[in-house]
Amino acid sequence: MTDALLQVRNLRKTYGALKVTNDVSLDVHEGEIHAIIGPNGAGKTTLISQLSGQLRPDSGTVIYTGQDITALDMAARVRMGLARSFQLTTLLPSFTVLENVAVAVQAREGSSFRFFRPASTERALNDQAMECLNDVGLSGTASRLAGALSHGEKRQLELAIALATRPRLLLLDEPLAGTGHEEAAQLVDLFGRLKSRVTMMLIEHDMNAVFALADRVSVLVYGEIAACGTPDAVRNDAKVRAAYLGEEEVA
Ligand SMILES: Nc1ncnc2c1ncn2[C@@H]1O[C@H](COP(=O)(O)OP(=O)(O)OP(=O)(O)O)[C@@H](O)[C@H]1O
Repeated sequence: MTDALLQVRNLRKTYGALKVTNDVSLDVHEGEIHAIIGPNGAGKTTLISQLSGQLRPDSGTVIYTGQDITALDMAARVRMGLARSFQLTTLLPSFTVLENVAVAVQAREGSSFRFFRPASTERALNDQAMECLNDVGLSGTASRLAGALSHGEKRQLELAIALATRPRLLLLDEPLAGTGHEEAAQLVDLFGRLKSRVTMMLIEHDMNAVFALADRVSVLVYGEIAACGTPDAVRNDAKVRAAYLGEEEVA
């Protein structure tokens, strides 16, 4: 078997006496959707932050495409195709939907945002931004202000912004949070479609979505991986039932 796209080895992070990440090792294989589930406070967000480069682990290694990236910051990881989809706060509400994505395309290309650009550059940026909007089903809203989008559309826009960095591995922290039933179903559909192009690791509390989407699931309990396997294996794992899911939820 070839090496995993992401290999996390013996990652540890403590806050005082609290072991938030306690000797975590896991693999994310190219092409899979790998879900991280666990009770509130289990350390899921802290783990993702260490993978994205926002937070330094106390010890352990993160290997991505065979390279040790543990010491690299977030910008360097994004350049390597390891990106995290940010939450609503990073959207520019008074910019159009297209401009929000164009800023991300421009950042990827290494120049900072400017209001005045040559028309050809502007066109190229907008074309690429439009492609990302197409990918998430938002091309019809390109000229609307980002602040005027519905909650579900904002989550789609976040995803388009993340796609603008051309990720190979996308880290998603509760991408369905705050969405209604219909919006959640649309996003699940969208992740399913994007799967052939980008590997995804996602934290998600919506168990229906997790079991519908994930190829593999890692269960984090008190900072430790309690189980890792296919959704069915995890669903039937006695430790997981006891520690987290509850008999009735997984029945
Ligand atoms: N900067 C910090 N300083 C101290 N404690 C922290 C810090 N960040 C997180 N924690 C603690 O670490 C634990 C894990 O937090 P984290 O947000 O990673 O959990 P989570 O599994 O993502 O939770 P949730 O599902 O509620 O979002 C919590 O007890 C939290 O209070």
